[in-house]
Amino acid sequence: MMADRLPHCAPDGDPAWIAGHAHVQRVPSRELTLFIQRGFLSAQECSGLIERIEAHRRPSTIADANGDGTFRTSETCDLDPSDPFIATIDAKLAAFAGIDPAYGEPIQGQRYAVGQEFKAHTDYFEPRGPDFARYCAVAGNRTWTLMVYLNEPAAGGATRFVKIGKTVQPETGKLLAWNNRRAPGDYNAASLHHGMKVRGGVKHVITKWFRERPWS
Ligand SMILES: O=C(O)CCC(=O)C(=O)O
Ligand SMILES: [Fe+2]
Repeated sequence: MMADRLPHCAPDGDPAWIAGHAHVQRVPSRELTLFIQRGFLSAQECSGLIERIEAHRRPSTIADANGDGTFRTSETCDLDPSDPFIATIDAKLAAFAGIDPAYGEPIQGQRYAVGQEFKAHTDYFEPRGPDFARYCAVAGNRTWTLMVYLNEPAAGGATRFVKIGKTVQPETGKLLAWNNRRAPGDYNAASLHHGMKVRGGVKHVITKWFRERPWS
């Protein structure tokens, strides 16, 4: 059934398209459009991504410095879009969302060791924030977020959507997809989420953000 659907390729994500994928779950919430797909990536795909993140990580950064030096303590990796393995994963993410790949930022990897976290934040840039022009002049703000857990840390590392009271546990290959907007220009504060502290082991995820206009 799924394989017979015509590919969807639009500037914005379409919840109806995503809801039509096999085995996708929609989190019940009136405030936030949030989907979960278990087993989106295979264990083999996840380990290929972890290998690359381990090899090329750097300290993570945030936009709109807030004076809290422990706000985002993880490491980040820019995954090379010209690597054919990465390109395949990238195409799979865009196809899931039904968004034209041109609107996507390059995939990033995130790595959290014990004690590291990304405190509650939104993925869209604050339109009145000091860094807005720098981050959003060309491609506009972030629309959809797709995130995939690449492994299961021994303890901790859940993602908590604090406004809707939903906590998602890391699980190898599990995808989360949510809409950061309620409508064009209307950024959704209910998308606030916290990458909680890892308490045992290491946590790896990839993040894929789509923009309002083509990225490149
Ligand atoms: O690691 C997580 O659970 C959340 C990651 C995240 O929110 C981000 O990278 O923007
Ligand atoms: Fe985030």
